[in-house]
Formats: sequence, structure tokens, C-alpha cells
Amino acid sequence: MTTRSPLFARPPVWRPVRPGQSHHIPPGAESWLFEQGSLTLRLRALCGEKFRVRLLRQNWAQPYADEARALGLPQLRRVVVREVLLQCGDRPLVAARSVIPADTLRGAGHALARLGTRPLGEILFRDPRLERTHLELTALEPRLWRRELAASLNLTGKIRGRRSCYRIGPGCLLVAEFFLPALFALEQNP
Ligand SMILES: C=C(O[C@@H]1C=C(C(=O)O)C=C[C@H]1O)C(=O)O
Repeated sequence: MTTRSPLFARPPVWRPVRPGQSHHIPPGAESWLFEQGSLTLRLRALCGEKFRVRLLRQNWAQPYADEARALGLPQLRRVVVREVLLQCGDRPLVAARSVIPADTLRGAGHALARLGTRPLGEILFRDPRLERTHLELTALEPRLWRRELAASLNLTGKIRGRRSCYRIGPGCLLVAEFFLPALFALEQNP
């Protein structure tokens, strides 16, 4: 069974980051796209007590073809797909989609299976074995989002996103994060 993504109408297209290559990144987005530490921590610092994870889905489903490729899995292999909005109170600041293979859940990542509204970053960044690889970027056109979501978040321009593989011990997972206009507005006017 493939469950419809609550975020995307079509899969984002990713481009690897290559040294010396220009990605035409707006100045406000750069520090978020290249953030090395936990986004959860950075968003908490910005938003304080009102930071929360709104869970849109976490279930077994087929990954997108390019996600399966990035994880080295056959496309029909089911994975856990988690999609969330990271919010300050009612305001979504970041949309995120994580793809977790069964082997990762069985190994070091078993805590990931029952995350609920606990931020994924809390578990990942606590693990001393954590390694991040394969940074890729995207600039999503409004039509790639689900129409209802694009309307409710007023997504009229391109939304910048990043994706990387997080490795914890033998298992890895793919995390994609999209930085919404409300994030930059909050930074300008905390
Ligand atoms: C990867 C991190 O975790 C964040 C929390 C997520 C979640 O709870 O699903 C998803 C992606 C991240 O933005 C992080 O803090 O950097």
C-alpha cells in the first residue's frame, strides 16, 4: 500500500552539493540549509517553549524511487515514512520527511519506531555514532506541494530544502527538511 504524502503532490528533485557550484541560495536560507547541528535545537532556541512537532503521518509505505536509490534499497521494499511540521505554536516553520528502512528500525533506531510527536533530532543527535552524509538541495515549486497545504501555508514562491543520510551504527535514514516562509519571518521579528 502506498499512502499519499500529506506534504507533496510529486516527489522533490534533489541536486547534490558540489564544491564551487552555485545553488543561487537566498541569503536567509543559507545558514539553515548548511546547519551542521540539530535543527530541533536551533528551532527551540528561536521559538522557546512553543516549539512542537505536528505529526502528519508515520507509517509503512513505499519510498519514492530516488529515496530507495539513496538508501540502496529495492523500490518495493517498504520503509517507515514520517512526515511532520515543526511549528512555533500554530505556525509551521519547517516541513520534514524522513524515510527509515526496516533494518535501521531493528538496530540502533528502534526508538524511532515510536517517536510520535517527540522530535527525531532528539534521538539522532544524542547518539555519539551519528554521521551525516550526502547533502542534497532542492528548490520546490508551489505546484509540487499538496494543494491544500500550499494554500494553508501560503506557499507562493520556491521553498528551499535539504536532504541527507543520517547513519547511526550500521543503519541509516534519509531526512529531508524544507524551510517555510514563516521561519524567516520569525527570525527577522522574533
Ligand atoms: C534531524 C532533525 O530532526 C528534526 C525533527 C524531525 C521529526 O521529528 O520528524 C524531522 C526532521 C528534523 O527537522 C534535527 O533536529 O536536525
